[in-house]
Amino acid sequence: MSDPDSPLPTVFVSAAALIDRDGRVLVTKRLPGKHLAGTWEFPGGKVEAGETPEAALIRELAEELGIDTHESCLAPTGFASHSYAAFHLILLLFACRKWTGSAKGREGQALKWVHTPQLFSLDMPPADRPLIGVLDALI
Ligand SMILES: Nc1nc2c([nH]c(=O)n2[C@@H]2O[C@H](COP(=O)(O)OP(=O)(O)OP(=O)(O)O)[C@@H](O)[C@H]2O)c(=O)[nH]1
Repeated sequence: MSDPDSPLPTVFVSAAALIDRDGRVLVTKRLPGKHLAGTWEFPGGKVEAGETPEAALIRELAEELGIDTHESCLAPTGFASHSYAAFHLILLLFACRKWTGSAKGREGQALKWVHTPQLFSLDMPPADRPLIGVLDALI
């Protein structure tokens, strides 16, 4: 239970469902030592002060995967709202079918492309679970 006198901070995270020509989605494995290490997530990260969610996502995709995309290629797809022990997460998911470059784990993280039904059996962060059905219906 959270303490009503010290509410959890809200953290905004933008993430991408990168969709390839075969309708597969990219998931990346969280590195050891991080919150939820070992789970498969959608690439992305925290929206910093003064940043739009789209700008944050474009920055994170370049940093983490070495790919470039544009705001016009990011389609808002859904969001998740989930309390972890230390913060409340608002996860903004964008679908993206157009980018340049070839995705690589620039921070050493594993990557894999999966068809959406496979997402249901992957170990993903709890916040992501409601978004899997949304993606499955979209693709
Ligand atoms: N990128 C991403 N983060 C997610 C997903 N689901 C989910 O719960 N998260 C959580 O949202 C936060 C993402 O922030 P981040 O990727 O910038 O976090 P991080 O732990 O690398 O932190 P740091 O960049 O401050 O070192 C993490 O706590 C992560 O566990 C997801 O699908 N994608």
